[in-house]
Order: sequence, then structure tokens, then C-alpha cells
Amino acid sequence: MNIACIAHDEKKKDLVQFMMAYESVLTGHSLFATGTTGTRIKEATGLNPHLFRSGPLGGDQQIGAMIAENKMDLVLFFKDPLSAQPHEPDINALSRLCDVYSVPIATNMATAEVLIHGLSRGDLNWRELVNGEKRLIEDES
Ligand SMILES: O=C(CO)COP(=O)(O)O
Repeated sequence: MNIACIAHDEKKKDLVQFMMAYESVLTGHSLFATGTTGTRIKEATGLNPHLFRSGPLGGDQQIGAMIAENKMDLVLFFKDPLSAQPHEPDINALSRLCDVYSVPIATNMATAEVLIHGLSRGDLNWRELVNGEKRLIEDES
């Protein structure tokens, strides 16, 4: 599965701890991250996420583009609800695309815990069916 990892500054520590705690689950998946978040994850774990640009410089939009192509299966986006973000439109666009494409998104650690357990239990395997069907449709056209 392709998993996006993003955290606002006040939540980066939480996300890094989460990634450390679930490293054994996450290691079997392809990880993608916004620049600063991904760098923190690399420093603290043995995980090796693909790094996009920093969020305010377009990283959220790059991850949004993957969602729009139905190439992202799960989004872990630890948001800071107490600080204004200069790139709020990009953040809203990413969240909206998750709803357009039915991509599971966790915006806090409590939801992320539930999704990660679901991931290891196979609850998200339907995403592979969705992508498989999409590829079949593309092959036919
Ligand atoms: O701003 C972000 C998400 O909106 C995160 O970007 P960074 O990981 O580069 O800090």
C-alpha cells in the first residue's frame, strides 16, 4: 500500500513516535511524506519515505496529485488545529480529494491507531481491488 505521512510542526513529534511504534507494520509499505516530516521520520526510524516538497512549498499538493490518480491508499495527516497555516487551501484540497476518492485519512493519533490496526488486519485490502479495477479500465481504453 502507498501511505502518505504528514504532520504540522506542533504534531511532528507525535507522528514520529507513531511511526516508531508501528515501524514493523509500516516497513512493508511504500511511504511518502512532505519534506520536513519525512526527514524527521528518516532520522528517527529505519523507514525511508519518498520525500516531497515541504507542505507550504507544495508538498500537500504533490500528495494530493497522487490521491487524484488513485495512487494513495492511506493518509496519516496529523493536523494542528490550534495554529493558522499559510497554505490552508492546499490542506483543504488534500482532505477533499481523500473524500472524492474514498481514501482513508487520519488527522490525529487516535484515528491513526485504528487505521493502522485495520491495515495490518487487512481491512484496507479493498484498495487494491479499486486500483486493480482502475488499471483494467485504463487497459481497455
Ligand atoms: O505543512 C505541512 C502539511 O500541511 C507539512 O509540511 P512539512 O512536513 O514540510 O513540515
